[in-house]
Amino acid sequence: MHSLEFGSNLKAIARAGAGVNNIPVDKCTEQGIVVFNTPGANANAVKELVLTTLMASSRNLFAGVEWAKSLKGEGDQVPKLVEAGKKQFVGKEIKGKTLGVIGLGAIGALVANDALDLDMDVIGFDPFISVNTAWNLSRNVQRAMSIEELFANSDFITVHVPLTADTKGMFNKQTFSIMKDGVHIVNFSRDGLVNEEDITAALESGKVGKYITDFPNENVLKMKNAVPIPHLGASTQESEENCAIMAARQVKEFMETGNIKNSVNFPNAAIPYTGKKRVAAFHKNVPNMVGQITSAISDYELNIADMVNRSRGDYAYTMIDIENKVNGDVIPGLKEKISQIEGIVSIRVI
Ligand SMILES: NC(=O)c1ccc[n+]([C@@H]2O[C@H](COP(=O)([O-])OP(=O)(O)OC[C@H]3O[C@@H](n4cnc5c(N)ncnc54)[C@H](O)[C@@H]3O)[C@@H](O)[C@H]2O)c1
Ligand SMILES: O=C(O)CC[C@@H](O)C(=O)O
Repeated sequence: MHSLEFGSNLKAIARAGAGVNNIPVDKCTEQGIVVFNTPGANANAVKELVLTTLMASSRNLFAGVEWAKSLKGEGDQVPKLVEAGKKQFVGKEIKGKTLGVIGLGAIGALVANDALDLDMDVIGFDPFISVNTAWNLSRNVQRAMSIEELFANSDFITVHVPLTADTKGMFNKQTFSIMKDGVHIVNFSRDGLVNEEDITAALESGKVGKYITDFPNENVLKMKNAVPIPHLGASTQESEENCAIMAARQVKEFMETGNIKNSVNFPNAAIPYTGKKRVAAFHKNVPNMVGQITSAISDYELNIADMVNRSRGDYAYTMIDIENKVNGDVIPGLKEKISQIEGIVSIRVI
């Protein structure tokens, strides 16, 4: 959506998924457009494919299947050729190996917990872990004190962080040099986390044994020992349905009541909706905004029944329920008055 111009009536965008790097979030914030995602709704789907591909590639399954298919036409010789040729695909078991999980959010925590059940040792790194996820994480997941510690000790590394300015290119020449020889890297997060030129060289030299990625492009397809998956991480019926329902519910709730849940740019804020008129204002997070909005409301001799004010970084969101029955005629004037307050980005009266 980065190349789109947004109309002035656009109120919200919902991403039926986790990553929002395809949405110009900062531009939306400046224009008062709420961006939602659906945290966790596709996490199980991704977890299942991470573990599937981790095991399958450790056993050279993808290459083995391709090779087996190439024997088509060999007639009675196929079983013999299979027995003679299978040694080229001898793999490694994951049991007893160390899996490093970078990012212990919705997906990373599920992967970490289930990898323990597959008898792997699991080491995790997430300096911003949420309390909710921490509660869900098995205490047997070892905590790496630095990402370097995780890199140095993992036989397999799987990454589950958003693509941001901080995480872009986190897999590069320098970080590969810390890793064990032959490490397998699993990337179901975003292509930009990995420096392509550096991983091409690391695969070529054998420093990285396998690169499993959900984000193939022309370069990836040319890389030695890359396993390109066609962005299938979240592609299950269950996940698509979960995401769609969650996205639709969040937008509906916001449009009908102003309440916000799971926004990536607005603060979460909710008060029970009683059907009373509600002023919902998105504004700069500066002093006296609430005072000016309430003063505008009292200029219309309207009484306040309930209110909430939440901030997030440079912006804040205020919802105010009005006690009196509000005559529809006053709404345009009230909206105009509030929108003239310096620092107001968007205003609705619902
Ligand atoms: N391949 C797919 O189809 C697919 C599907 C869903 C999500 N994703 C990608 O996976 C990412 C993770 O999804 P999720 O649902 O687990 O998100 P999430 O928000 O639940 O978890 C992300 C975690 O990364 C952590 N984190 C952020 N920066 C970090 C850093 N520098 N080092 C370590 N940890 C860091 C956060 O604290 C958080 O716990 C998404 O942002 C998206 O890009 C891909
Ligand atoms: O839309 C999809 O199929 C994938 C979504 C996924 O990449 C996400 O970030 O949630």
